[in-house]
This record gives sequence, C-alpha cells and structure tokens, in this order.
Amino acid sequence: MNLLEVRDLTLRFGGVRALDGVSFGVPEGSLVALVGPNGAGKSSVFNCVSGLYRPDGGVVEFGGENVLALPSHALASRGIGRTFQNLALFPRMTVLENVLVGGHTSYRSSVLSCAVRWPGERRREREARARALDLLDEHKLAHLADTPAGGLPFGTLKRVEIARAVMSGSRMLLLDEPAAGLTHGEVDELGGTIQALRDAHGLTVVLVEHHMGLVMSISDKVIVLNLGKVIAAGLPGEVSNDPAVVAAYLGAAA
Ligand SMILES: Nc1ncnc2c1ncn2[C@@H]1O[C@H](COP(=O)(O)OP(=O)(O)OP(=O)(O)O)[C@@H](O)[C@H]1O
Repeated sequence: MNLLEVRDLTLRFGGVRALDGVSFGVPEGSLVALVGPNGAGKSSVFNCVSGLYRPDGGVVEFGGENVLALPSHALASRGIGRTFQNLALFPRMTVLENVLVGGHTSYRSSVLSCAVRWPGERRREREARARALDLLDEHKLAHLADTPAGGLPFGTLKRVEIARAVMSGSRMLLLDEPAAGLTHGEVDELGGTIQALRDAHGLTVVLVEHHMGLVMSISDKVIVLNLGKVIAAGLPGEVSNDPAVVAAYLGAAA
C-alpha cells in the first residue's frame, strides 16, 4: 500500500511549468529516490509535498488523507518530516537542543504547563531528552550532545538534521540532497544510516539526490523527472538503462 500518493501535480512559476502532471506512489516502508537533471522539478515536488508550495493542481495524499490544504506545521504532526539542502539548524543551540526541537511537533504543551513545569510536563521533558540522547547515540553524535551546532563539520550537521527529523516522530522522511557536500567516506556511511533508519524506525524515506552511486545502491524504487514530468519509474537497474533517462541526462550535459 502507498503511504504517499501524488497525482497529476502541476506547478507554474509565470511561464515556467515546474511540474506538469507529476504522478507517483511511495509504498509504506520503502526507500524511493527522486532524480533528474537540474531544473527537472525535484525540489518543487518536495516543496509541494511538505506544504511550502501550493500547487496549481493535483492531489497529494498521505496515509489516505488529502494533505494539500493543510499548513506545513500540520503536515509535520501528521508524520511528514524533511531535511533541507542547506541545513536548517540553530547554530547557537547545542546538538542535543537542536534534536530536541524536533520533538516539539510530536507533543503539545500549554504555555501554562510549561511555565509552571507540572510533573507531567517534567516527565515529558525527561522522556524527550532520553529519546534525543538515544538518537544521538544511534547517529554516533553522543559525544557532541553539549557542543553548539555552529562550526561543526557539514557532514556532522547533516547527521544532526536527520536525527532531528526522526525525533519529530515522522512516518515519512523527505531528504533533500543528503549527500551534497559530503566526502566519499561520508556518503558511504550515509547510505548505511538511511537504510538503518528505515529498518530501525520503520520509516518511509524519499530522497532527492544527484549522487547516483548512493541512489542506485540503496533505493527500492527510482523516479526520474525531466522538465516537470515523470519520464521513468522502477527498480534502479531498470531506470538507469531506460533510453529516455539516458537521453535526458545527455541532453542536460550538452
Ligand atoms: N521559486 C521559483 N521561482 C521561479 N522559478 C522557479 C522557482 N523554483 C523553481 N523554479 C523553476 O522551476 C523549475 C523546476 O525547478 P526545481 O528547483 O524544482 O528543479 P530541481 O530538479 O530541484 O533542480 P536542481 O537539481 O537544480 O535543484 C526550474 O525551471 C526552476 O527554474
């Protein structure tokens, strides 16, 4: 069964058709990559699914619910989490605090209960902290828990961002170019981390990625976009030999 269903998505910027009838499904528990040459429409899909852009037409269903009308914060509480290409962390906060921020979408506290710090509130804080520390451990970040995020290496910050998205209780993670800016060794490690996330937390993962080595080695399904349309979808081996895909990439390189 598909956790995410995108049907006939269209998005225009003036005369540019960023998305021109994009449809695809993401089965629950799968790892799906969205690829394509520059300007193909990958980020536009992510921005529509995560509520940052309002498409001109089409449907986005998550867990059977049409989520297009919901604001982004409501999408987060439904279980859609994402990371950003250029990171969206708080540099002055510690690594642990950055991950704890993710937890605030999964439970609600009233201003009064926070101010008074009732026992229930203190218990929730303790539980959130314990979970955040477990996640830091899982992502080999425990030794940095009390270090401010600002100034840490880019590859480390990417892991912090992923840990924060998991902390938010997401059922589906949208990873926007997670391999960009990483060294070879870090990309290999990232592949293992993404697969482990899916296996350990039962997450569904959708990634936009230019690093084909990573895409081909970890994806269950690859969706190829070009000029706002899906031109191929299938197993990694199938799409990489598809003549339309080869032509789109050769055209982009010309
Ligand atoms: N905010 C915007 N304003 C105007 N045009 C936009 C905007 N965002 C995207 N576009 C255009 O929409 C098209 C699709 O862009 P999009 O960023 O979704 O592609 P992409 O596949 O993510 O590209 P890249 O791999 O370079 O990040 C492009 O022609 C782009 O120039």
